Amino acid sequence: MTPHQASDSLRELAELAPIIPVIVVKDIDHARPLAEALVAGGLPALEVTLRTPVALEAIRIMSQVEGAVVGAGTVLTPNDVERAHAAGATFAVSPGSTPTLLQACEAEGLPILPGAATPSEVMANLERGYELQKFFPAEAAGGVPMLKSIGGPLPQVSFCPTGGVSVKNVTQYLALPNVICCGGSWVAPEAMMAAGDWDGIARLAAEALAIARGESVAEPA
Ligand SMILES: O=C(O)C(=O)C[C@H](O)[C@H](O)COP(=O)(O)O
Repeated sequence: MTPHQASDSLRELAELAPIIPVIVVKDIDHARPLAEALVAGGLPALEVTLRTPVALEAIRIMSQVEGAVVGAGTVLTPNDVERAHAAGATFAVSPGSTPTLLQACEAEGLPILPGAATPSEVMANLERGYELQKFFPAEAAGGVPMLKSIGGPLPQVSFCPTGGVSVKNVTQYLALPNVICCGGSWVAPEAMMAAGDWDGIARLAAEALAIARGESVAEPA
């Protein structure tokens, strides 16, 4: 898979929904109901971070949920790429990027959203052919003003900002011409998962989607 094809494939993913939930699964029993809740709330593209021992199994289970499109996050090494792909991940996301990691994704045929936080990192990814990149850590690396500035000399690169994105700032990010979607963990909070509040998570997802689309959010009855 070429970098250009990978970017095209992730652009299609971003068309499913403007927000990609970033998920940390600690209890494997949460995998299915969480994926069902997020899909029900209108957020079907799911990034499961490889940060817990059950992450690969969670990818396997969530991939079977109707409507869910599941990828792996925190993909750092060629080994991560192979294991995530074998578990059923259809895309990979990384906080940064290295030639070794990108080469592994290209060889494996797993589209990757490579991370970047500075103009030089964005240029290195672009030089290789990645026109769609993750801007991470979005808020800490300069947020909306930084992305606006990068868009001046590098308008051909689009971004999925992640890291510190929430209901408070998601509309500002999405209003930028070089942002096509945002990632964030706020739609899958650990406390609600631990409490098994799947309806609450579905509502949170629906609310996030409405805000991202610029619709007014109805007060709960
Ligand atoms: O795991 C990765 O691949 C990452 O790059 C990090 C995640 O995208 C952020 O941890 C999400 O940030 P928050 O929404 O602020 O919680």
